Amino acid sequence: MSDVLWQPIDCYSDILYHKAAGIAKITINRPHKRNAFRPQTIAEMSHAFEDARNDPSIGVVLLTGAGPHTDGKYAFCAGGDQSIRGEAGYLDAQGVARLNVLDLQRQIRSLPKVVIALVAGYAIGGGHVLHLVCDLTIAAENAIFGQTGPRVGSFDGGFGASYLARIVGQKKAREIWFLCRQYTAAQALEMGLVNTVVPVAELEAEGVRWAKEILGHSPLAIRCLKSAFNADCDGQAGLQELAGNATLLYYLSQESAEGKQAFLEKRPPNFQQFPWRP
Ligand SMILES: CC(C)(COP(=O)(O)OP(=O)(O)OC[C@H]1O[C@@H](n2cnc3c(N)ncnc32)[C@H](O)[C@@H]1OP(=O)(O)O)[C@@H](O)C(=O)NCCC(=O)NCCSC(=O)c1cc(O)c2ccccc2c1O
Repeated sequence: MSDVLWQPIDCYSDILYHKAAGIAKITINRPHKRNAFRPQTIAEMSHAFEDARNDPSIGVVLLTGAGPHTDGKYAFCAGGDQSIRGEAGYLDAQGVARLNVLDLQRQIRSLPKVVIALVAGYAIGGGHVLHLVCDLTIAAENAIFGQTGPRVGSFDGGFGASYLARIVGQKKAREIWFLCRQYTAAQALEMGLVNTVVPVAELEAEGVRWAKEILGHSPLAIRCLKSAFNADCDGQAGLQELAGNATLLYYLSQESAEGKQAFLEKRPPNFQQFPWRP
């Protein structure tokens, strides 16, 4: 447990959402299903991430799973809820088949704030991809990682495959997907899949420590770094994100403001006052 005083935010059915001291915490709350997600779970997570994005006091989001369950087992997330899998995806309350976790993956990657996965127990299937797309992963000693797709009739060929290969290398990524084995926290650390491993009782406190350290640094620098890391993998969408941050910084300058002001005052802009820097 950590020493921060979490304030509950909103009322959700499948997640818990808290904030404290510049940190938001999103907890998948379906421990009876090893925190497997349904479309409703993803919609609620997306809503909470959007709130965290829009809250200027929040700089870091912790993503975790509720637990342990009554059988004593922990889970970060066991992927898509197979009991409501229909012909073309996971069925929502209206019976519409969805793969909306793909939208959530992009939302986490393009969030201009740091997302840290806190993994205790299983991070499996689509749950494994969720921790993968977070900026950092802190694992508990009992964490178990793996993909199951080819065993249960699914696969994630997007970030789940290509970004995994960027992180652990092509050979290891192919092993993970083709063999569907499970890996311990120590093995995950060895292959660079997680940043650190701590005792399960220390997981949240360690996440808060990392978050506080990040919060002591420059928000704009972290924002630009995140989009620069993304740009390396995300093609034109990644470049758009990175360039968007350049535009944001430019808008903050007097030079940019002069252009806007001149237009509003119906006069020619005076850009001569600004240097052509070396
Ligand atoms: C995670 C496990 C290895 C845990 O094993 P353990 O023995 O500890 O626990 P149980 O198996 O007994 O589970 C306890 C309880 O939870 C239920 N449960 C667990 N996982 C799920 C699940 N994913 N869906 C539904 N229910 C689940 C289980 O049935 C038990 O309930 P009881 O009522 O019987 O008590 C092990 O549980 C396991 O292997 N789980 C399945 C993991 C899995 O295959 N996940 C799905 C992979 S596919 C996926 O996630 C996916 C989702 C997407 O939305 C995609 C979108 C686009 C592309 C790809 C996608 C994708 O691949």
